[in-house]
Order: sequence, then C-alpha cells, then structure tokens
Amino acid sequence: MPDTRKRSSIWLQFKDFFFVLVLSLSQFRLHGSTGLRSGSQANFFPPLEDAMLPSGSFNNRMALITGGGTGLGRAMTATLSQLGAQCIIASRKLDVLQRTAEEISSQTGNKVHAVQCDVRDPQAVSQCVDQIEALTGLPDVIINNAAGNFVCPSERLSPNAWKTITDIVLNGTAFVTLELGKRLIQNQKGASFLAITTIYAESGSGFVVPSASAKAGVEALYKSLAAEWGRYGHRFNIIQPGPIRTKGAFSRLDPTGAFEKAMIDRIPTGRLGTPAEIANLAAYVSSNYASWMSGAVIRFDGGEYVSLAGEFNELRSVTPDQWKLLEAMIRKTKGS
Ligand SMILES: CCCCCCCCC/C=C/C=C/C(=O)SCCNC(=O)CCNC(=O)[C@H](O)C(C)(C)COP(=O)(O)OP(=O)(O)OC[C@H]1O[C@@H](n2cnc3c(N)ncnc32)[C@H](O)[C@@H]1OP(=O)(O)O
Ligand SMILES: NC(=O)C1=CN([C@@H]2O[C@H](COP(=O)(O)OP(=O)(O)OC[C@H]3O[C@@H](n4cnc5c(N)ncnc54)[C@H](OP(=O)(O)O)[C@@H]3O)[C@@H](O)[C@H]2O)C=CC1
Repeated sequence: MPDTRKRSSIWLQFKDFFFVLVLSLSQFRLHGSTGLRSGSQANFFPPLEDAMLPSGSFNNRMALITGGGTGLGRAMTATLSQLGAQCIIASRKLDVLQRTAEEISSQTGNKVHAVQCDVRDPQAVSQCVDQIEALTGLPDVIINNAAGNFVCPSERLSPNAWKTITDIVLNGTAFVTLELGKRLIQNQKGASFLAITTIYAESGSGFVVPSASAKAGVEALYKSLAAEWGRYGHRFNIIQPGPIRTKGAFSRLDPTGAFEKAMIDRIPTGRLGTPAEIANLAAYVSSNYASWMSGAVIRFDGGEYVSLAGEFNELRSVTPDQWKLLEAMIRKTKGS
C-alpha cells in the first residue's frame, strides 16, 4: 500500500477510536457530574403497572389504536381491553398485529381485531374504516399512535426520507382523523381522539427534524379540531411522552445505547417511563371520566422537558462545599 493510503487508513481507524473514546468520556462526565448513580432518584418514583380505572370502564366501547401491534400502542390496547373495550389495532404488518391481538384477547377475554392499514395511503385508510364499521361499528375511542422516526443529521436527509416520516406522522394522523371524524359526524356519534406526539413537538429538536415538524403539525391539527368539532361530540387531546423503552423507538433513536444513561441522568424522576404508565394515562384521557378534557396537551416525561429547558439546571452538579465557596464569592460582590 502506498504510504499516503496507509497513513489515511490509520487516520480513519484512529478517528473511529477517538469518536468512541469521546462518547465514553462524555458519558463518564455527565454521570459523574450529577453525583448520583443513574437511576438512584428513581427509588422515589416507582412505576405502578396495574390498570388504574375501575374494571368495566370501557364496557360496550370500541377503540381503534393505530400502531397497536407493538410498543406503546400495544400497551394501550392491553389496558383498554382489560377495562372492557373491544379493540381494533391497525398498522402495516398483519402478522405482528394478529399475534398481538391473539395474545391480548386470550389474557383479557375481550376481542381484539387486527386490520392491515398503511396510514400514509388515504384509500387504504378509507377501506380500513369500512372494515372497522363492518367488524364493530364506528369506534368511540381513536388513538393515533402510529409513527416513523430515525435520528439523522438534516443534511443527510433525502426528500423521500422527509416525505416518509411526515407522511406517516402528520398525513397519516390527518387521514385517520378526518375519515373517522366525517363518518362519526354523519352518524351523529361523538368520540374521543387522542394523538401521541412527544416533548420535542413543542421545543423542536435537531437530528429528528421531520418527526419534530410532523408532530408539531399533529398538535396544531388536534388543537384546531378540539375547537371546531366539539359541537359534534368529539374531544381531541394530546399526550407528549418522554423516553419509554420500546424496540421501535430505541433501535432508531439510540442504536448503540450510548446516550441512554446521560438521558436518564437529566430526568428529575431518575428513570424512563413505562408502557403501562402511559397506557393508564391514555385510558383516562379516552374515558368518560375525562369528558370535560378537550384541547389538552399533556406532557408525560418524568420532568425531562423542564430539566432540559432551564439554563441553570446543570448546577445540580455543584456540591455543598462548592456552594459555600460560590456563595462567599457572590456575597463579596455586595456594593460593587
Ligand atoms: C438520546 C437517546 C434517545 C433514546 C430515545 C428517546 C426517546 C424520546 C423521544 C422519542 C420520540 C419518539 C418518536 C418516535 O416516533 S419513535 C417510533 C419509532 N418507530 C418507527 O419508526 C417504526 C416504523 N418505522 C419504519 O418502518 C422505518 O424506520 C421507516 C424508515 C420510518 C419507514 O419505513 P419504509 O416505509 O420501509 O421506508 P424506507 O423505504 O426504508 O425509507 C424511506 C426513505 O427514508 C430513508 N431512510 C431510512 N432510514 C434512514 C436513516 N436511518 N437515515 C437516513 N435516511 C433513512 C431511506 O433511505 C428512504 O429514502 P430514499 O433512499 O431517498 O428513498
Ligand atoms: N417510545 C418512546 O420513547 C416514545 C414514543 N413516542 C411515540 O409513541 C408512539 C409509539 O411509539 P413506540 O411504541 O415507541 O414505537 P413502535 O415503533 O413500537 O410503534 C410505531 C408503530 O407505528 C406503526 N406504523 C409505522 N408506520 C406505519 C404506517 N405507515 N401505517 C400504519 N402504522 C404504521 C408500526 O407498525 P407497523 O410497522 O406494523 O406498520 C408500529 O406499530 C409513536 O407515536 C411515537 O412517536 C413519543 C415519545 C417517546
């Protein structure tokens, strides 16, 4: 190999090594800086896993959950089904949906239907709603949970990458909501619509820009319809989850696992959320106990958003001894 090529290959290997080293050191710094082992604060905030609402809260009610075959959608389906709802789960992978539907039905004794649907395609959505009408009638509860996402520097995004994410998240939610909304209005039936967005729908975030843009659009859609369609008996609410471990999200947002500990460290409750916790919240918002709730945006993130927002929050890392010194320095400025 000529000398210049050999040198550039050694440099490339060194760069990889250096990248990993910097990542590891930054983890060490972030962890060391809180003075707390990751997760120790979590002892104050144990998650409860059982269903919160009285059993039978969803008897005789039909619920559609998009993306209900996996992750958070699956957990929401399990909780609603346990509380008496007949559920329909819809997404692209029929085999995954059918497996989930059978597993949940056999645990709760309530029927879960699996319907294939790519929410990006308005015709497929319309056919899916035809199928739902035939299976259960129009639903009382609609949870727009399906999404697509991956971390990527914006300068690397192709037009199709942008279109794919915004089509699933914003157009998909709009197609499902408008198709069902119109049919429900025609039938003079009210419903609860819930959209799952995320905390960066409000702040924006680099490296997930199509998702941030589309989720912000979903929030505008739901707030607008809450105002417009109350007269037809529809409620529209939004849950913004913080990090909750699912294969779908974590494999696309933190594929090496390198960022997880730092992320947990900045959450005031010291842990990730759990699927069961968000399922309880979604069940409450979708239930008649929340019939006065519409247009609400509920942040559900263990405090992560405010923790990231405050400029001085990193001062959590200052020790009591360091505070003594700082205070003395500040007091000395009196009169200056
Ligand atoms: C710091 C630690 C973080 C830990 C987690 C913290 C969480 C807190 C907040 C979380 C918010 C979460 C939001 C979520 O939405 S998570 C949900 C994730 N679940 C999914 O995404 C499930 C569904 N996803 C998919 O099916 C695929 O991933 C998909 C790419 C979205 C869609 O699949 P498909 O339609 O088959 O598309 P493709 O044909 O494969 O691709 C379309 C175009 O996109 C380009 N592309 C795909 N992947 C990437 C990538 N990784 N980087 C860049 N570009 C990509 C692809 O190349 C296509 O474009 P083209 O080549 O120009 O045609
Ligand atoms: N987990 C987390 O930390 C957080 C998640 N969220 C949100 O929670 C929701 C659920 O995410 P999560 O459970 O983590 O991830 P998953 O990947 O498990 O869920 C995404 C679901 O969307 C479905 N889906 C994707 N594309 C389409 C499509 N074109 N048509 C129909 N369905 C589709 C997938 O099913 P299929 O592949 O069969 O189509 C899958 O079931 C999403 O809205 C996500 O943005 C928000 C903040 C944090």
